Amino acid sequence: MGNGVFVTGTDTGVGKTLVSCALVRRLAQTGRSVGVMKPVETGVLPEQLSESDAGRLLAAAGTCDGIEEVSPYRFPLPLAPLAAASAQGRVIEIQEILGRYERLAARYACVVVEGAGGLLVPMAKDWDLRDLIGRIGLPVVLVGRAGLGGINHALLTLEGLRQRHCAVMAVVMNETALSTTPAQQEQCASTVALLRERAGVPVLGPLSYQPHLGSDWSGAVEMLAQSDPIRALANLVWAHAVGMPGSPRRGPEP
Ligand SMILES: Nc1ncnc2c1ncn2[C@@H]1O[C@H](COP(=O)(O)OP(=O)(O)OP(=O)(O)O)[C@@H](O)[C@H]1O
Ligand SMILES: C[C@H](N)[C@H](N)CCCCCC(=O)O
Ligand SMILES: [Mg+2]
Repeated sequence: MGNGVFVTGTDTGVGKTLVSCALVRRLAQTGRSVGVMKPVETGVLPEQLSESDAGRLLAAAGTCDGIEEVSPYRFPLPLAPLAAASAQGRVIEIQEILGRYERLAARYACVVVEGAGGLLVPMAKDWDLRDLIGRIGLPVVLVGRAGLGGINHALLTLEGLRQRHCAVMAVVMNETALSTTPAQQEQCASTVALLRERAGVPVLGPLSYQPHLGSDWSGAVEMLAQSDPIRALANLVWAHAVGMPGSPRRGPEP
């Protein structure tokens, strides 16, 4: 039944969760059937589940799914998934993740799946995040950092996705740091403009820097859910979910 998007990033800390939460809020607020998934999360402390990625995604969706269901692999050490799992004597099984996704996809018209870190993050000894993207078959939303350096990182990740024929729905650029000086503002604008010329897919944003994000995550998410880039992203995602013509096709298995 379901469809959805796989949200990856040019790096860890670029705003995958922020963009995913704003997207999910927008879809939920407009009455769409949307579920969430964070297959693997590291750096998660049991006493801070509500501030974890999975906790924040569930809060944005407002669903009653259990955190175990949407996030089967959670580890305390803030490391790459393979390292964090190994430290606990565990192995991340791709089949387990695919099975969980299928159950969520049977429940919702659209499932927003957030990866971990960037595209080539090791998940187990013989596979990485890109392998999961290929197997799950969802189009990708790539989140990148708006600012100097963002062009290269985004184009490298797009190249990595194209190598495996992964469909890319859009790039969303995000201001993770305040652009206060004219030079920083020019770097941000130039990054997005040049990326638009070279990405070959829609480049949305930049999402503005949210100074109160640390103290009011949900308030920032609500505000961004109304922003033009997130409205445009939600329209693209929903058009794909309901199979409207012109939406990005699923990429073939690698
Ligand atoms: N638009 C923004 N405005 C202000 N701060 C931001 C913004 N985007 C990201 N940040 C900062 O970067 C941090 C990381 O954002 P986020 O958790 O969404 O990244 P991520 O890509 O999901 O990271 P991970 O790889 O750990 O999942 C946020 O907690 C916040 O401190
Ligand atoms: C701990 C962090 N917040 C993420 N959950 C995991 C990031 C893994 C990055 C691995 C790497 O690219 O070096
Ligand atoms: Mg995250």
